[in-house]
Amino acid sequence: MASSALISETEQWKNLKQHVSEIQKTHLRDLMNDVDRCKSMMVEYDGIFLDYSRQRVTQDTMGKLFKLAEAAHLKDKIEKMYSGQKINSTENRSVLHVALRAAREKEIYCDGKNAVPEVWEVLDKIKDFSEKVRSGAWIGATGKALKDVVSVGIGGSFLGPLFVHTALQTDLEAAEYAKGRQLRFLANVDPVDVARSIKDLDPETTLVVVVSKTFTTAETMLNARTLREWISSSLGAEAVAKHMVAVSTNLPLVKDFGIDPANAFAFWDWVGGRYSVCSAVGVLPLSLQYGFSVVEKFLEGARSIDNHFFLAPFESNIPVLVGLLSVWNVTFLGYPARAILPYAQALEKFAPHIQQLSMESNGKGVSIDGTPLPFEAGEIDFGEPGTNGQHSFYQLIHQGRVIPCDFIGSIRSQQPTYLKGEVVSNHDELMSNFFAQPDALAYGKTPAELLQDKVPDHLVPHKTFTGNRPSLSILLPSLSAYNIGQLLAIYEHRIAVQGFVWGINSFDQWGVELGKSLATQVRKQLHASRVDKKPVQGFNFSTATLMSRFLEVNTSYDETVLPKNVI
Ligand SMILES: O=P(O)(O)OC[C@H]1O[C@](O)(CO)[C@@H](O)[C@@H]1O
Repeated sequence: MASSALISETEQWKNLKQHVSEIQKTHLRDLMNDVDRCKSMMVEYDGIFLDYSRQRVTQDTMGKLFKLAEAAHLKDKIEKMYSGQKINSTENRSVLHVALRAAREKEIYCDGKNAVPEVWEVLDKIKDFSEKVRSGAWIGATGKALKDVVSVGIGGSFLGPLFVHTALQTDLEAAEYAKGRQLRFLANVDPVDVARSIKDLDPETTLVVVVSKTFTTAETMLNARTLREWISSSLGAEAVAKHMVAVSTNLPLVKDFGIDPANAFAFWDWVGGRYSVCSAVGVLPLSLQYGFSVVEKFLEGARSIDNHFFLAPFESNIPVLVGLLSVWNVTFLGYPARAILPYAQALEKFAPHIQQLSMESNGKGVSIDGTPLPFEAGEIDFGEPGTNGQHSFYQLIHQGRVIPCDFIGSIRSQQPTYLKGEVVSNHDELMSNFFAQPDALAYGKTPAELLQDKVPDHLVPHKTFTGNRPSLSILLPSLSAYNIGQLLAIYEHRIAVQGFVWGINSFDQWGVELGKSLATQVRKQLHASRVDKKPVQGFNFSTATLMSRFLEVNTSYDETVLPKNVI
């Protein structure tokens, strides 16, 4: 195993470790009284406003975190990423999702070749194809226009596009372009997900987009074969050419599957699955639903943050700031989780996307050169839109475990609503909570305040809020396609910053492999038992018992069976 200079061995790291005891003596209630401190913790860029004054940090802490970033060679690592160096060293790959949203004239080199023209070649092809489908120039096998799309993919080939689709659905401009069309996703290999994804759809008017970087993912390929059967059993095998297209880096396998390579939309091995929403993975299904012009604005929003992340000094660099704060919270203050709390129903799929982005990227136990980490990296991400979360898990956040929170809100609502005579508009009501919750967490409520409020003695401990619970607030101007792109890029870069500082590889995901290979053995056994009546063997007692019980109910493999309620 390689030996390396771990970041935890640097003076800058040790200084922060020592500094923790200083911070333990402070309370946010007091820190928030220092207006100069608060002012210094507010940053604005291109309409995005970040307030991190409710983090458990002083200006001294921030200075020490910037020094840690220097010790971790953060600037250098960002530059290496942007210049196409193979920073994903365990897979020998560049990490160039920034090239996916680069301006047409930009030059970003990978293996000595400018990647941007290829990116735009695919974007132009998507624009052309999506316009043909949307206008009815591309028709299905029976001559009907294709108004519905099912995007089949999992993980990074699903969660990002689902987040953006959900966010755009209620944006008035995007919704106008989507009239009369449906976009659905099929991810889980559970046949119930197949049934849901095609319920009430007609194969004659449906286009299936198979999205898989590798084109080998077991779940996606079985789902793709299932929808191919759904189409061909109804319209004939030749219909597949008109009703199925693909997004992949593996064009030979696309062809083997039976999809015309002319109807395949490429991307490249320098795009990580969870960083792929700005490639054809997201751009194709989203353009089919909303039109390319809307999706282009999403890409422009992401590009704006890419430029900011590359150019802005760390002190005013939003992804760097939020990334360093997460490192501080996880590794130095020992808070293992992060709650993502958008006060926006349109962002209901944001937390699930960030869950994969963050936990698959930074859920690592060794440094980039294989040395076991003597500290905790990565964090547990979860979240729900406010105010729903308030009536669910916020109790624990207020009085139980300390969980740093990201509050995300927007100045304008996608759906302005006001009932004459009400105290506030519906969006103002929502945002009242966005502004109140961070203070409730930071300030809490003391026993003295409770006694003053005449709370009976025996209830005082139950009604006490210790406060001093960190959060940050991100206020967006609105939830347009552009702002959604900005938000995505802030989090993508934040997660990279965390990984760069921890000294890990945020761009591989070996941890998902073991379960996949064990499933292969189980799959073989299930087939052997069902078809050849072979006994279960080669598994431990527990797994063998569970599988034998499962196999007691006979499933016939003689005929093709599709989900019943949709045939
Ligand atoms: O796009 P593919 O190759 O089907 O992979 C899907 C997903 O599977 C993973 O490899 C593991 O879950 C993800 O990183 C990836 O996004």
